[in-house]
Amino acid sequence: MKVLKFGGTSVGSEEAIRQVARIVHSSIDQLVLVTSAVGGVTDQLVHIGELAASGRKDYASFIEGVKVQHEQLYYNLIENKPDEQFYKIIEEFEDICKGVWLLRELTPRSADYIYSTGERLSTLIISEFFRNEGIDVTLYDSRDYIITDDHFGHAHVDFKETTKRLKEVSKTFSKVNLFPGFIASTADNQTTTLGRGGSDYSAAILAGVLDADHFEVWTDVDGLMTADPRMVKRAHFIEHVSYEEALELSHFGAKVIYPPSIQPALEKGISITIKNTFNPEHPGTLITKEWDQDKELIRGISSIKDISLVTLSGNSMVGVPKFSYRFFRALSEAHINVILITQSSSEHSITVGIDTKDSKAAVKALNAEFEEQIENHKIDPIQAENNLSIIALVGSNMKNQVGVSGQMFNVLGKNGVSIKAIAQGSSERNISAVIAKDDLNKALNVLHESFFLSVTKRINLFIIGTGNVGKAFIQQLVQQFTYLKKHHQLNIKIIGLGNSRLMHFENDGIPLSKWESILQAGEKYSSEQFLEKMYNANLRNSIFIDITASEDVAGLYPQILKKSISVVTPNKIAATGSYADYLNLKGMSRRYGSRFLFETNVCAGLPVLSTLSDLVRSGDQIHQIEAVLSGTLVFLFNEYNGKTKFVDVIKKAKQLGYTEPDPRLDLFGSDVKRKIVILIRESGYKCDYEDIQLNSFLPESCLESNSVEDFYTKVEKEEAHFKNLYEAANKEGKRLKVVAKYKNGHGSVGLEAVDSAHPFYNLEGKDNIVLFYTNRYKEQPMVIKGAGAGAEVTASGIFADVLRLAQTD
Ligand SMILES: NC(=O)c1ccc[n+]([C@@H]2O[C@H](COP(=O)([O-])OP(=O)(O)OC[C@H]3O[C@@H](n4cnc5c(N)ncnc54)[C@H](O)[C@@H]3O)[C@@H](O)[C@H]2O)c1
Ligand SMILES: N[C@@H](CCO)C(=O)O
Repeated sequence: MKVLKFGGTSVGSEEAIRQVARIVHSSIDQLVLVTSAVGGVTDQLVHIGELAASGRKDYASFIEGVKVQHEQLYYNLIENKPDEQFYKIIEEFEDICKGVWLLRELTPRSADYIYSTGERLSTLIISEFFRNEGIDVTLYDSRDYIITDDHFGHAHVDFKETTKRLKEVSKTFSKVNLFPGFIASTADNQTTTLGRGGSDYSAAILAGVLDADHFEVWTDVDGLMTADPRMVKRAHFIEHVSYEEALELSHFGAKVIYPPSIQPALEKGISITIKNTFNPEHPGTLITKEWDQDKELIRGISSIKDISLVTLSGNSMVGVPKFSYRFFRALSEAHINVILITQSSSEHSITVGIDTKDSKAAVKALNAEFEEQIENHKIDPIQAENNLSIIALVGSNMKNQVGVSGQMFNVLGKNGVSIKAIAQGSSERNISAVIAKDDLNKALNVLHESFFLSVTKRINLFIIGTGNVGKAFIQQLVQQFTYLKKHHQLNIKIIGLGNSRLMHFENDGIPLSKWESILQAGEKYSSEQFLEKMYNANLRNSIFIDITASEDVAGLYPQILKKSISVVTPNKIAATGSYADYLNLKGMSRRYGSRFLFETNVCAGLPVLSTLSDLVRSGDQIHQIEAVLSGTLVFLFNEYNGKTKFVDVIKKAKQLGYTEPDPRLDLFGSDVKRKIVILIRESGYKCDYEDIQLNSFLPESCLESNSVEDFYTKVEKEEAHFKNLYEAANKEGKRLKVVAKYKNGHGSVGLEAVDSAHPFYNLEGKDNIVLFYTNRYKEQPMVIKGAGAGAEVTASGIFADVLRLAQTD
């Protein structure tokens, strides 16, 4: 035999009740059915009771409303006027309300009688409709079988008497046996109700007492989910949970079942399925005694949106047991439900999490309880901290599993979610954290992605700079988008995009194929607005990418890193600012969980900085660096042969996207200086830009210019100088290279003519090369060589940094 419970929405309309009939029809088992009142009716009954008690005459018109609603339902389903029994229930309802109105008093006893009307009417209509549909149904009045004490409003069941009566009546059960949920009666026939979750409870009593084979809770969702689907788009249904897991999940927000109400079924070990009345083909969630030991660590992530923390603290509490007793007694006497408790082992404070709607009452009750101690400064005045939420990982497999809480707090920390309080029961089935309400959405999503491996991880990019390199980066993202989603479960979205003129934001991601036209129609760019919009979006796994050469944009990094948003950039300005600022940026990223990655600052996409970092972190020591670090300059001296003009080769390098936005930085040697500074710093040595000795190959006249055009004119005038440089080297069979060095603690940059035996001689195109001499690479240096400039390779280096961030938790 199966027990099926249908809630208010499942019997909330004519179509819903027809659907219930179809479900019942299709079952081959003997059924015990428990149904609630028609959706929304119990609330109306409560309202009518209150109106009558306050002496308002119009309570009668609300009774009429309830009557007409049910008459209509009856007529629609049964195509007839309701029978005598129907009107008898209505008459009793009217009589009792009139009594309340006359006395201006609603006793718990009369309230229960009034509230019982909803289930009595719904079951009457359903049973008559079922009969019409050819279903062999018997309607029972639960009040004759479920016997309780006289705690009206929340009556306690007399299981001995209830078992006796139900066992007896079950001997004569038909195929379908319908009981109204929620209602019961005392041994002397006073109507009572079973409190919150009452219909679930009635059904669970029937399932438990009658040893049902299975218990189904029919509702309007497909089952329990891994997280609240309104906040976590990727939340999915849970096929199977243990009782304990279901209780933990339900307690925290997943309001599919009310835990205490299914206790009688749990005690008998009866399996329960949550099913959707409106999608009966869906298998739903099966809840059993056992849990899946070989499945994920986490079964679900639940949350409560509105929480307040109330803390009792003060020096005089330490070692004095009575404080906690008084604290909890005061809360209990004020009828405040405590959701979470933490106490530091210093005993200096006790903190509880409560529903925000209770916070004022809690503060009042506690300040009254501890008035004397507060006045004597032994206890701090009690205040509530509002605008908080609870987030909880739930899963029986977490028990004895090392690293779960580590992973939880690591992911939250990296996303800038500050944790106000933590609680974990010794069952290790639930780890709860209290966080700011504004962070709830981000925290839920980031934990969901971290703990459910099958779930795609979303990465949110905020990019400034859509020039040469920026465009190439977005293009590569477009190309790789599907591959990354399919093979690496990464869903990379651009949320904010800007350049020196315009910007545009879309929290669900800017459509990549149309980004140029969308940005073109965007709003005016301002760095303040850009940051504000990025912070307000408060999205998980946010990465800021600066693809400009702007000092202003580089100046934004400290505040961005402080918000736990990582920064990726090919812009060399921040990493070559003062040494103190550089250290500050690196330290900040350690402190706030965000990272500052600038691999493309040196040799574009070549893995120079990551390799250097691996060497240093693994204990190697860098003694000497020799490198050719400018793609532009390699290209210039490779291309220039004394026939074409030097200035034309510079223009070609710019056109090919090798130069800095301002090519003078390449020609002056400033760009190479910056790169060697970064290499020295990343090797672990203090170095400033001014410390590097620069021997420029430009004639004096080219060092001062008003604009790039002015510079070109001056270079053109000095053509003979460049020709001489070239011919002098060429005559000796040598090639010109601008070499950066770090040797004996000293950095330098200068033009050298290298012969064919030199490792730099054969650098082609825009190649760069770096030689690291280290403790481990003594005789033969470690060599990294390859294209060191160009939009494509730089963009791919930025991409690699983004993936580095995306693939670490
Ligand atoms: N080209 C390469 O081979 C290469 C290699 C490594 C690193 N880089 C670095 O990449 C960065 C970008 O180079 P590019 O060639 O794409 O430059 P670009 O001039 O083509 O584009 C720069 C972009 O930044 C925007 N921008 C400039 N100043 C801004 C400001 N103050 N606020 C907002 N937006 C601003 C511009 O509107 C433009 O969209 C530079 O820092 C460069 O040093 C380039
Ligand atoms: N302008 C730079 C780009 C890489 O930083 C170069 O030519 O090397």
